[in-house]
Amino acid sequence: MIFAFKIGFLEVRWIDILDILLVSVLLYQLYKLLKGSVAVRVLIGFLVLYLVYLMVRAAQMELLAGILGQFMGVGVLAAIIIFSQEIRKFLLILGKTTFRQNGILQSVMIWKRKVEKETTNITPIIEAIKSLSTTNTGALMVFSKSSELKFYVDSGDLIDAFISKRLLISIFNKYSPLHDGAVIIHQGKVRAARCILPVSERDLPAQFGMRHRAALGMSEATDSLTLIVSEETGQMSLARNGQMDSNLSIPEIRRRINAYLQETEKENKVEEPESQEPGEAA
Ligand SMILES: Nc1ncnc2c1ncn2[C@@H]1O[C@H](COP(=O)(O)OP(=O)(O)OP(=O)(O)O)[C@@H](O)[C@H]1O
Repeated sequence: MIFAFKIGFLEVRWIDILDILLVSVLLYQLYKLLKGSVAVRVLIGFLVLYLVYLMVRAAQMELLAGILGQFMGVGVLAAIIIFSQEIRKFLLILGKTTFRQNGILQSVMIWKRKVEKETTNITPIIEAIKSLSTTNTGALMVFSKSSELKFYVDSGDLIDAFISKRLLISIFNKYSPLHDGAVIIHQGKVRAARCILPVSERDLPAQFGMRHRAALGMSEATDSLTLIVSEETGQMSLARNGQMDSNLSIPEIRRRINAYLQETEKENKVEEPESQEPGEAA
């Protein structure tokens, strides 16, 4: 057997290095797919538990290793059930990926060149919101600063166009075939329209219908900011971290979208006291 190097009593083979690299790539791709959804927290939970199990087994703690071992056995089955949708998408993506389409070599390399990030110009968004609000046109826009929300983008129609007032107004025009559902905005582009968002199960005041429920659900499930323009009243609301602030003015909407897109940990803490529960906002 050809050893690469030795650390104390540990003999590391080339095949071990390849093994670790492949697992890292697999985990990274899985993380990229789940990033922005609650499933990533479940995945991290599983990984932590698995690490503990490995350490307990290495330390030969028979009883705990036995219990955790049983749990891991069932855990794999549970993970398949919990992640059934994600696993399906992951396999679909793997199946669809070809050298020509996605540059598989590029995507599997950890040192892959970072794609230059587009910044979001919010002026056309604000102009569009103003117009949608004054004409009582219902709208749902999800802003995501960290994740492309692939899972939700895939539920709608891919657009991938630079933001413009005309584009947003056309999408939400009630005669447009794209007006139902949400638009997802990421890195200066409208990624998709007609996206289906997760719906919040919470008790909400009667005036909040499905659009508001979907915005709140999205804010519970992901680290995104969702804007709602009410079709009934033209009022504008923002949902973030499971909280909704209603009846906001245009300058306030501009400030909050800007703050979200440029957010740092510190700004996050300053924002918190301003949030209201949906009930309080009514
Ligand atoms: N899960 C969902 N994901 C994305 N969009 C949704 C979802 N559920 C409903 N919607 C959107 O919400 C619209 C229905 O809104 P509804 O009238 O029930 O909402 P509302 O909260 O009362 O808002 P409004 O004040 O605009 O009436 C649908 O036509 C659709 O565009």
